[in-house]
Amino acid sequence: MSYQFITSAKLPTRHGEFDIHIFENDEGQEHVMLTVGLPVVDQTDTTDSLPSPDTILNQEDNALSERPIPLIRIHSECLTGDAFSSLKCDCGPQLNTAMHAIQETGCGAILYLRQEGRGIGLTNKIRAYALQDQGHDTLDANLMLGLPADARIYDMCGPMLAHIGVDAVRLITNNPSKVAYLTEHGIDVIERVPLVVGVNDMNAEYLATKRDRMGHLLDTDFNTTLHLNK
Ligand SMILES: Nc1nc2c(ncn2[C@@H]2O[C@H](COP(=O)(O)OP(=O)(O)OP(=O)(O)O)[C@@H](O)[C@H]2O)c(=O)[nH]1
Ligand SMILES: [Zn+2]
Repeated sequence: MSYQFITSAKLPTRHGEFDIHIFENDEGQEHVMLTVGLPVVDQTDTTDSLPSPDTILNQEDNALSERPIPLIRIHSECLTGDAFSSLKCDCGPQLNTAMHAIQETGCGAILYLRQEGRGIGLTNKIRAYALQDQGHDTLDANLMLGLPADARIYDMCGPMLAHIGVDAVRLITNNPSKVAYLTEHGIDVIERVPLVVGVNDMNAEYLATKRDRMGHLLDTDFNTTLHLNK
């Protein structure tokens, strides 16, 4: 699958101002990147007049030598958590906390990947929620529907990070497979920044399943490990 930068603009938010960049894959699926302090260096895929290769190289050199290692969050779409403040998961607080932390550092990005429900889509996620209402956990619910536990791909991250000249990151995640993917694809993960926020009575079991059955790096007692808590 190939990915193309489409357009960008300023996006003021309650956390501060970001630049919002839209990318599309061959099938027209959109992915979104919010950036702070990371000017675009890869302009080869815009429709505007192209800078010379020397200009691009100089921009990359300057950008890389002057800035800190960016704080990056690869966030998978969760309509229920991100937009509707669902208490069933930790996605909304994770997104808000990451946006806030990136604004505080002044150099970073959110890669907002349109892979709802760990890639199974909204309808199937709600089908899985119906099974969870009957007592099944987040993993078994997917499997009972004949769907993978996690159907996400991350091949859009390389082109999105290349667009802002990023090849080394401090990655905000509890999921070691994201670290492994980036590392295997030439992005240096200098640090994994844990993000345990938004723990509540409704999602504690869900978080425990992610820890115990899906390999997420969550401490035993979430309540005492509210890293980056806001
Ligand atoms: N299928 C399914 N997807 C869910 C469920 N709860 C949240 N999601 C989706 O899970 C994705 C987020 O993945 P998580 O497993 O919470 O976390 P992660 O992105 O792997 O890891 P972190 O970087 O630590 O947040 C989003 O796309 C959510 O829509 C659920 O019960 N079932
Ligand atoms: Zn969620």
